[in-house]
Amino acid sequence: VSGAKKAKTDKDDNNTNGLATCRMLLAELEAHQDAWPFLTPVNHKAVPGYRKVIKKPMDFSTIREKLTNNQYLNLETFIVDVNLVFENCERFNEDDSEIGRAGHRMRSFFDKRWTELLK
Ligand SMILES: Cn1cc(C(=O)NCCCNC(=O)c2ccc(F)cc2)ccc1=O
Repeated sequence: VSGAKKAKTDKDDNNTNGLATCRMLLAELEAHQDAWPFLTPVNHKAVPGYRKVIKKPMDFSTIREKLTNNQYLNLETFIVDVNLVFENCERFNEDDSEIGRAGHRMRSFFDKRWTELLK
């Protein structure tokens, strides 16, 4: 029957909601040589002021956990969390610092990759 809505299932479109793209992008972020500051949550006991300044901490291992627990609705909600990692980094670190520079390099890598994948 024309117009009958086919139920969307994973087998039809294996990238339903872009989650396969999220998995691919996260794997590339985790493997990047400049990922080291972002692989684990910032230890606020070891980093003075972090807990006060950064209201919504985020890191790649937390994103990995959320992806595994199916907490991302789609690519957009995933990109919001990845960008939060970079926004926190820019807020807390001088641009001209090891971690600040790593954050800028990771952000431009991510921007390039997801725009390539979405084309
Ligand atoms: C994003 N951010 C990170 C830090 C920070 O000090 N982060 C810990 C760095 C130490 N962690 C490592 O060196 C490491 C971790 C995992 C790994 F597989 C290899 C190395 C401080 C401020 C900030 O804004």
